[in-house]
Amino acid sequence: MGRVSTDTAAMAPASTTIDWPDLPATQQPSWEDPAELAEVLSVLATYPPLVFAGECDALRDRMAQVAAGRAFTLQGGDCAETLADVTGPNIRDRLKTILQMAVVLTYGAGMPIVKVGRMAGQFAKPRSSDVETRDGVTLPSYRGDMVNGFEFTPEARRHDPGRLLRAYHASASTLNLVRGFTGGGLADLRSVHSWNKGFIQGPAQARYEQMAAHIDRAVRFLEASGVADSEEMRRVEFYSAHEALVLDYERPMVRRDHRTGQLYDTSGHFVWVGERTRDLDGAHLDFVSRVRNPIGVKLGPGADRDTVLRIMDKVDPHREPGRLTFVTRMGASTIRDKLPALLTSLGDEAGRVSWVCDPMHGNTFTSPSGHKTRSFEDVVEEVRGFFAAHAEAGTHPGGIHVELTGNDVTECVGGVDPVDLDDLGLRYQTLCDPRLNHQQSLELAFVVAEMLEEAGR
Ligand SMILES: O=C[C@H](O)[C@H](O)COP(=O)(O)O
Ligand SMILES: C=C(OP(=O)(O)O)C(=O)O
Ligand SMILES: [Mn+2]
Repeated sequence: MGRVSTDTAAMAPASTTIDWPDLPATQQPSWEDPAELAEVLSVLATYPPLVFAGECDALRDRMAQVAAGRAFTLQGGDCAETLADVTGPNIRDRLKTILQMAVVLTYGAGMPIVKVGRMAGQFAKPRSSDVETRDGVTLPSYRGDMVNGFEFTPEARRHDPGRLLRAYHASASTLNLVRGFTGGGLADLRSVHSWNKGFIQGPAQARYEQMAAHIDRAVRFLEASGVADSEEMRRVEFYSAHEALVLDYERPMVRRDHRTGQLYDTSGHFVWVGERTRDLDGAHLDFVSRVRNPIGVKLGPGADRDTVLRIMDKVDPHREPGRLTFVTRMGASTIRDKLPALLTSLGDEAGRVSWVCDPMHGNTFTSPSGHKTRSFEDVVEEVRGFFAAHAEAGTHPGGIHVELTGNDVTECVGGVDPVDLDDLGLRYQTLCDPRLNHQQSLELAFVVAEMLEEAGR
């Protein structure tokens, strides 16, 4: 996790003293029992913060480097974390995948990679429909393990406030292990590099051999010079992020930093507002505008100059370096048309925020077998369009935000060791959107590293 020099005394619970304005909030659970909810909210407000304000400040500084074009961010993890998947091997493998990608990207970018997991809080989902119908039976849609269960029964699909507490504990366990791994040697550059060799010895050999050989030489140089033995090479800064969606979870997690009196959403380091909940007069943008964390806002193809400027004025009125990140998710076939025009229309204002590419959410389709999927080639094409748009507008392509897992799932099609449409049913495990599997994630890192190298020339 982010290392900070300030002391880490607990932050005073502040949620009970905040008068949240009564604004429209979309995509919220319909809890049945107000008394049960009130009890849960008061318990949540007494729990320890999951992150420390000083860490959020450190991440804001890192994101300021991203905005300035001096760092690149990698944000990745599940579409929807699940309580059942909070296990040691799952957390380790997801973290390993992100660290592996980061080493490759560091080489391509020639600059620091700010590593952020969609982890330890990504337990709630906005949905297109409130209900799901199967064989003539209609039940509430699955909204993430923080709200209800995936099983298609009335009991499981009930919105259960007790799940807010379970999501908190699952997030705490996840963060605890991540902190152990990132501080305790798992992230050692030499180990991460040797895992990547496994990938290159596979089907990716021909395409990425040259870059892998260059990375190998760079690591051997560090080893020979003794730098690889330093503490710095054994530890890694890693931050948590999730969509600030369910306000009954986020609000009680807000704490006042005892050092400064400022409010932080202590459920994660970086929180973002999704494409479906970023209404200018809604509760979500209002919520994030009141906390000091670095904030993300998703932008789909419909986002125009006026909307973007109004979001900036609301969330980042002082244009504070590192405060605001726009995560664009336009779609591979749309980005080259929409993003350059948007960036250009913003003029100098475009340079005051970070721009990150989510190449997943604009590229979803349903396979003939009925699986929600994405094609690896579309994902790559959107990132290419993202780099081209920033080159055209003279702004910085600041990072990528991807749905991925460390496991060998078959959810997205394509890649150098391709998952075919017919394979999707083999290991389709996501409860919401399709994720890149381990191999596809590493391949994406190599392709993006090539783009970064080219952009830096
Ligand atoms: O992750 C993003 C959204 O929650 C997800 O794409 C919505 O999926 P749906 O259209 O199946 O509801
Ligand atoms: C809901 C998500 O995305 P978006 O808000 O961009 O649709 C997500 O990131 O899982
Ligand atoms: Mn998703």
